[in-house]
Amino acid sequence: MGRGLVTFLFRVYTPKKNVSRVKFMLSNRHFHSSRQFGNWVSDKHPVVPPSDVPRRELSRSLIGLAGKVSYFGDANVRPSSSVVENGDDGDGVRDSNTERSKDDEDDIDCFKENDVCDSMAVESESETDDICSERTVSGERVSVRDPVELYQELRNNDNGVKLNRSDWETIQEVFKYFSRSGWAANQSLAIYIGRSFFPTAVHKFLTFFLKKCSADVTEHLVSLGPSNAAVKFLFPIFVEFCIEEFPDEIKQFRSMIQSADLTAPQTWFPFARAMKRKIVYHCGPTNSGKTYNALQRFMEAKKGIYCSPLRLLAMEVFDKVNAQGVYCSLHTGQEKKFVPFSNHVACTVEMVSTEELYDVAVIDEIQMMSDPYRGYAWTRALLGLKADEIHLCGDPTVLNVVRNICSDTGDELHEHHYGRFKPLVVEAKTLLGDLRNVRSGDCVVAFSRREIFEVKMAIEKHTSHRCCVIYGALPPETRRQQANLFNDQDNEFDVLVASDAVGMGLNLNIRRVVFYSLSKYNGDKIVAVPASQVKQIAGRAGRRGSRYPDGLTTTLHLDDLDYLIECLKQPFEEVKRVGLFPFFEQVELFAGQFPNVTFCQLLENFGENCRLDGSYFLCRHDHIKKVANMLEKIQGLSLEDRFNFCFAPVNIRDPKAMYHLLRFASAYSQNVPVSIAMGIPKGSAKNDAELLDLETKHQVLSMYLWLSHHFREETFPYVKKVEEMAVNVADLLGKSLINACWKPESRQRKKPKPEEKKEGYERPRSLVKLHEKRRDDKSAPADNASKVTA
Ligand SMILES: Nc1ncnc2c1ncn2[C@@H]1O[C@H](COP(=O)(O)OP(=O)(O)OP(=O)(O)O)[C@@H](O)[C@H]1O
Ligand SMILES: [Mg+2]
Repeated sequence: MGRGLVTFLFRVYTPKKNVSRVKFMLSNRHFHSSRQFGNWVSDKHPVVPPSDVPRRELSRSLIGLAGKVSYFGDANVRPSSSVVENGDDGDGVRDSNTERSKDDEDDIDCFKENDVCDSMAVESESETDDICSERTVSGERVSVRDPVELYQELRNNDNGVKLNRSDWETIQEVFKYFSRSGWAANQSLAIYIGRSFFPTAVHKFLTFFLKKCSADVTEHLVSLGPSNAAVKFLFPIFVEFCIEEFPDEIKQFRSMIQSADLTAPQTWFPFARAMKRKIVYHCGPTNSGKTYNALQRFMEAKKGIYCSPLRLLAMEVFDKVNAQGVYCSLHTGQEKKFVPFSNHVACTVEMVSTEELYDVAVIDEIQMMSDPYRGYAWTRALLGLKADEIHLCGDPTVLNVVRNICSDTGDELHEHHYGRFKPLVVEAKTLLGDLRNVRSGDCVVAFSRREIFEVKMAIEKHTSHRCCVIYGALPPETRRQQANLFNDQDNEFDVLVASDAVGMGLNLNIRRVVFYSLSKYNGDKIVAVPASQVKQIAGRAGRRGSRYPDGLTTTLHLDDLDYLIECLKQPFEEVKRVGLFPFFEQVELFAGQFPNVTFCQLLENFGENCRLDGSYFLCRHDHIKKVANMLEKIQGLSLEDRFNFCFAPVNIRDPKAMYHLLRFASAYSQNVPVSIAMGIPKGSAKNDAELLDLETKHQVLSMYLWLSHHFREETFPYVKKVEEMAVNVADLLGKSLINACWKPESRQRKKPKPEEKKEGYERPRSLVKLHEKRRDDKSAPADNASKVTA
């Protein structure tokens, strides 16, 4: 049993102070009736808006009827992932609240005046009827009755009423509406009726209902029609029906839900919870000294860890700290550099150890907690680091989430707020659409590899400037070499053309950031670059201590300037949720419920069934599923092997890289030494195809190194050789980029589209303008700046 599993079991089975009572109830829960479930839902379950509870409690205590439960909330919410919304029910909540309060008031009025009547309802229903009959029609009477009783009556009724055609159709519609209610599906999870079983359960409930229905219940339902009110009325009866009819399904689903429980993630790290940690949030915009100040504490500490969003930044800190006489090791997925006698380590955030004890930890770019893919790594670091003092550096977007997390963990939070050293100035003139207006110290930002090379070519063709390039597919060593070339004043490379890969933390001598465009492909479609990213990138201009302490920013085209200004003016948008992803042990526990499904299917099922607290989302894992799918045909890989292979750094859109990963996994599964089986060219690239080939080769070598650190080392015996090859390829890439003056190719080598044949740097028409026009037309939601599609 691994240490992680011990931690996990501790979490699941120990109802510690912060292991929410909900979880404890869930893991020990056997509902015997909707009354019990109702009590549980109303008292403990966070799906119900908390604001409703006092009122419900009030009505219950007034009537002294434990089973009278109103199932509040938005009955019309579609099933979202399995996020427990903490009362935020999304669309339509206002309508349902309005409706709810009216119902509520009706209920309470009736109960207040008929306290005696209702408390006697169980024994003497006819008396109750007499008292109420003058003021209520039969439908209303039905609506306030105890669902347990109603259900028992239905069950015992062997002569269901015959429905006329119109009523029959209405009842069908009501049940159809019920089966589509996200609210009912969500609430059903709490009695372990799973999403996939929910429609079947509703269908069986309908069959039962048609056989057994009584006149007053039918009349009431028909009067309500297909509506949220009907869903609320039916739901507790449905609960009663399910508990009686589907004990096996409930039992099975209960085990599955329990094993996919990602609620209260702070309890996954009991050792960190046992510590009294001091969290210092260095909060501010770019270039405000956040990392600098956190690093001061890091270097003063006896033992410290710095967690970086990028390998390149980890390397930068590693160099800086060692240069100042503090021995510091480096630990990234691909590289472990141990410096003798060092007590400090700079690592990438995914590699952080939650086992070691530290005096000071720094988690840089903490706002990345909300990153849809990688956010879980920051969340894990914050929740799990065993350090007396943890310094978080980032913008204010996750400040509130961090406050909530600290109140969950019991850590002490200190906030340090910073302002930019020098304000960022927008140049209103722009480059007037002409790259000949580029100046020394400019960084032109484009969002695709193709555009980057087009811009470089155009600038070098039409001006006397030479360009360095930085983009995501380049190895960190090459990016660093290009950054140094640009920072160094004694050469002709005075312009940088880069993608958003320069956006984080790097210290570059940039005078002005020029946006070539403000839209980018997000892997799915073209979208406007989100304001937060625009700010982050623009903030690269003018760094304290650099040649250009005053920062300027502008756009190539006048068209885009308004959007740039709008982005810079926008306040930081508060993030409500941060990423989470299960440990292997959690996936393994869940896998016990599905012995015969593929790993990819398993991940899918996990995503569909896992439960999360309102402050967390499950990180996107499409890329992981893609790798899982590819590896499916390989026999002999354990579940853990599959899980780990899926996290290997591979560009899933590069067939060559995917092929090599398949080959590595295949050799590993047969327990034979994994060879690299790849030659490297002798000289630098002479065209874009050769450059692309070098990029892929480096990625494959880098993947080999990553695997060698995550699997049995003896199966990857060529680490030394691969390291040398990686250095050579990075070197070749650097040399190739210096001479690069060719038209870029697509990695997939698709046929060029007609507009791609155009010469020079012409760009598509402004997507941002398009977006603004749409927004002005009020056809797009106001907050959709980052979601506009081409
Ligand atoms: N007190 C200081 N004394 C000297 N140099 C400083 C000081 N504070 C910051 N700097 C320098 O200013 C530059 C920007 O600082 P730093 O990298 O800490 O900013 P940041 O707020 O972390 O920015 P980003 O959000 O871009 O990461 C760095 O080169 C840093 O060395
Ligand atoms: Mg920083």
